[in-house]
Amino acid sequence: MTANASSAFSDRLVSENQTVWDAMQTHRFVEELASGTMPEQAFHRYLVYEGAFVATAVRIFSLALAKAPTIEDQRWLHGVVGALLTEQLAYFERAYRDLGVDPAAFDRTAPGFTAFDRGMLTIAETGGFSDIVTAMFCAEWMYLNWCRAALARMEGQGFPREWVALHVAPGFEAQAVWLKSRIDALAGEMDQSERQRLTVLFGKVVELEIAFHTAAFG
Ligand SMILES: Cc1ncc(C[n+]2csc(CCO)c2C)c(N)n1
Repeated sequence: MTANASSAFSDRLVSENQTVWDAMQTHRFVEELASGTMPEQAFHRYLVYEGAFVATAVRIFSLALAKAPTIEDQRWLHGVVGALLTEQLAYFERAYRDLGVDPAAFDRTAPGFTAFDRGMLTIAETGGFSDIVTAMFCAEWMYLNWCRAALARMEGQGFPREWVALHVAPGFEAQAVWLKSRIDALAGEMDQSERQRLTVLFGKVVELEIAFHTAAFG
């Protein structure tokens, strides 16, 4: 990366979608989680939607693996898919048990959840490798940023703080950074119309994220 980080394509994806990006960073979900005022039912519903999305993320990253241009990409993505299928899915099983959450008790047909879940999968099914990297860079970079800010405000212990801390841990950060550097490298080979198309896609993903986090409140 050059000394002027703002010239990176990944940074421009954010800055060209700044209004909607900021709306997500200051979403009611983020505010209530950071301030400890979120109703328990909303947090539990969110965890059920999140667990469902991890299963979808297995398919998304598997499609990225299938469409990746290099073996090195595939080796990295194989690790991502492996971690999702083992640690990540197990994490939700444990969380539901410890918190007494019955996933079957929550409606997984809520439009905000399905729009995000189906929308992200459709991008992976119909788009190319760059589309998937852009969409998942958006999802993960967005989490790294709001979780960093929220963690600084959260006191004491408890599951919500643990959840937020998980998303700033080195493993998650490394994954967000990999997606960031990968989209920057890919952008070097793109023409202006392709960059513009992905900038619009990035904005659409932020909108889907906003709908997902709004859906947690029922
Ligand atoms: C709604 C929603 N949006 C983005 C993320 C962030 N994210 C998406 S995939 C992934 C890594 C999985 O290994 C992370 C951190 C999320 N969790 N939930």
